[in-house]
Amino acid sequence: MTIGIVGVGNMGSIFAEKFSKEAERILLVEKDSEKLSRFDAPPYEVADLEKAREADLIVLAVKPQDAPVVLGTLKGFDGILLSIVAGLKIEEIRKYGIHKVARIMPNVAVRVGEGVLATAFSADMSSEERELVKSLLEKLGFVVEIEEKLFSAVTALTGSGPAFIFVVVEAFLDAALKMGIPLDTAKELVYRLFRGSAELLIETDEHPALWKHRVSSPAGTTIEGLITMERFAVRSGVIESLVSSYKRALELEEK
Ligand SMILES: NC(=O)C1=CN([C@@H]2O[C@H](COP(=O)(O)OP(=O)(O)OC[C@H]3O[C@@H](n4cnc5c(N)ncnc54)[C@H](O)[C@@H]3O)[C@@H](O)[C@H]2O)C=CC1
Ligand SMILES: O=C(O)[C@@H]1CCC=N1
Repeated sequence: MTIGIVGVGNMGSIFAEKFSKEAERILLVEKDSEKLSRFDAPPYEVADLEKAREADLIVLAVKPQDAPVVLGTLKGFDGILLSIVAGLKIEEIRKYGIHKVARIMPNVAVRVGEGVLATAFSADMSSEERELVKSLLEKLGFVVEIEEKLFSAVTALTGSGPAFIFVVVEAFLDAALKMGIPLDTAKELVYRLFRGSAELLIETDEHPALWKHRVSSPAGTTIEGLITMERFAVRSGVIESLVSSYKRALELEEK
């Protein structure tokens, strides 16, 4: 198989690395040549958009504003186009005569193989082609097929989600520093705190509210902190933040 990657930036470079064992050739199209310097041996080949047409599958990983120019040049491409571009609908891509489309919303955790990847397919994708795409994406993390109308929501929830989590993690580190815990120690503790809490929820599949109450002793320390979280509206702040991100994703789709 030959895979093309158009846009070898934050995300495209990760796809290029993770797909290295899945394809005989990986054709990289990137206008900033510095970003290609570490991909200097097979299966990687530097290519332009015309050469990228040789691929069986092209990953479109440019920013939304750059996508129309790329799609214009790839017009009529008859392989699979796997787009990770936020706000770019399947029907929009089909206007360029590209019919086999997999729309994906990944997140940056694909870097460590722990991404969340929502997928939707155009009607022209056969079940074999869908399975091929899913098996490739499984190298990057957890793959879930969803209705395309939910893409703006997952863009906010899991696509942008890591950025929101990083802000919360940063706040935990600031609090640790304020309480006298050195930064290196705080990082060791806090990163595992987030991972452990998430794994607990995944493994037990019990509601977070239940676990919250299990942690909280009567008249203890946890309930004091929880009441302060409510006083500062942490919960509605998080909800409002995600919903504003969702609204922006909807705006991108409507453009
Ligand atoms: N960064 C993230 O966490 C996520 C990003 N996305 C989507 O992934 C896409 C890429 O995002 P990033 O990797 O963060 O952006 P980026 O800016 O790091 O990478 C895009 C790359 O495309 C290149 N490029 C632009 N036009 C080109 C052209 N005509 N030919 C060749 N190369 C060209 C740029 O030079 C750049 O290196 C965006 O559409 C974004 O919505 C989706 C989910 C998560
Ligand atoms: O900020 C953005 O628009 C993209 C979409 C999801 C993550 N980054």
